[in-house]
Amino acid sequence: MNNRDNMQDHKFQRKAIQVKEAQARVMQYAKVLGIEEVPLSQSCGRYLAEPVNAPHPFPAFNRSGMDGFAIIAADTQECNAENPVWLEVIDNIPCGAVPSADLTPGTAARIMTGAQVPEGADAVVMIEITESRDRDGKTFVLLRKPQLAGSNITPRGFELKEGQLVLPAGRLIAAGDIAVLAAFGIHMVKVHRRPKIAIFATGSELLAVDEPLQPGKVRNSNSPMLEALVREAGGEAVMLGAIADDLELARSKVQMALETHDLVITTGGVSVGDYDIMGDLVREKTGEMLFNKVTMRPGSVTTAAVRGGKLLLALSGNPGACFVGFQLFARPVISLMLGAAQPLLPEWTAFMGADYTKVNNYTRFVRARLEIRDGSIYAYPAGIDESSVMVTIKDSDCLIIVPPEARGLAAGDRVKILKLPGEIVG
Ligand SMILES: Nc1nc2c(c(=O)[nH]1)N[C@H]1C(S)=C(S)[C@@H](COP(=O)(O)OP(=O)(O)OC[C@H]3O[C@@H](n4cnc5c(N)ncnc54)[C@H](O)[C@@H]3O)O[C@H]1N2
Ligand code: MOO
Repeated sequence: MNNRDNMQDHKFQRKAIQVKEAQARVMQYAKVLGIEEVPLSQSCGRYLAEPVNAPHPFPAFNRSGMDGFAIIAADTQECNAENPVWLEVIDNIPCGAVPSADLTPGTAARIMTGAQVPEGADAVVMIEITESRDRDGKTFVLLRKPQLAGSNITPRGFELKEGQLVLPAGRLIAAGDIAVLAAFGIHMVKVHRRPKIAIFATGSELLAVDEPLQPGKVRNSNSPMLEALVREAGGEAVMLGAIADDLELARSKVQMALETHDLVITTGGVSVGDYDIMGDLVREKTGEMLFNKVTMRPGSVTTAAVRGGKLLLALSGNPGACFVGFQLFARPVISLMLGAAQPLLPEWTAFMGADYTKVNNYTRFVRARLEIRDGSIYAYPAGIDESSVMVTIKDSDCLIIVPPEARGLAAGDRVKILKLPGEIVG
């Protein structure tokens, strides 16, 4: 058997591994990237690199929840509609001011919502249930109902005690987290660097998006899709275009891309065809092939290799398989590089919205639309979900996991789904 036959032989005898195993193999090489500081306004959507502990109690002072009067509740215990209690108003505390005096029995302070409650006060009464009187050059507030201690005061440290953990490392920063960071004066936020991800497509049939259609050719739709997916996952996409089915060219392109990027994602050329160069490339002994067949559909030919410690993910050229391959393998790798605590797509339970009759020896990841009815989630499989189909990717909120042993699913059956990022398409 000559060398070429030997290579061909290997090409056809691929050892398929389970999705979980394939994920574990790639994730092992996904090391969290270094830390950088970004301005608070640019930290949304990044992953926190260090935990945030409250540097001070929040709120930092006993805070009035109403416009009204700070009082001592015990002063009001004997009052009623006929016998109001008269409290002398000794201070006026707008928001942002510091009280000028402590309250002593028989006194009150006019106070605004959000202002610091004076020492000695243990309740705030809202202005609407009070009456004011001036007598002997002094101002009094009259109350006709006993007040409960603690009412309308948010005590210092009510939300957070000093030193308490508020945001763990690995948290995806969203609007609420920004509020916490801002409230604690953290204007520069420590996050993990975004991975730089090189993307290129292989295929002599590929046209650039701006090229006119030509016989036998297709426009390269996978590269822009991958660019969007990388960005959605939090990575920095570096577009390296498309190359023809030329092994030499692919080899040098991969080499160059791996040197200057954190991850390389390719699409196309991973099957067993005469021009499936990526498949041939990863079988060369210049690196370690992690797998070149996975027991899944679409995307059974998804291939991964490591060179110089860096990952090459060679996704299928079939658009549906490229999409699913990205979600199952590239996404968790990017998430881990970003420092995410939960790298995998969330797994939910849903009811089948319609029958799904296709069976397979491999686990299927069926594109589906989600609908929420009466508080339950229903998954509607896409009408056409073949690996080669592009058009239903856009209608997918999730991937229904159809295990190989499921011999067809009926509407109403409970299934596991992988929720895709983003809003429910509806
Ligand atoms: N004899 C066999 N043939 C095939 C097998 C097999 O096991 N034995 N596997 C099939 C499966 S499953 C898949 S999936 C595909 C995978 O093929 P490749 O990943 O090598 O992809 P290509 O052959 O390069 O292209 C497939 C298809 O997708 C179109 N394509 C490719 N790149 C792009 C792009 N960037 N944008 C849009 N469309 C793209 C391409 O034109 C082809 O139509 O192989 C089966 N065959
Ligand atoms: O690998 Mo193919 O995507 O299984 O259909």
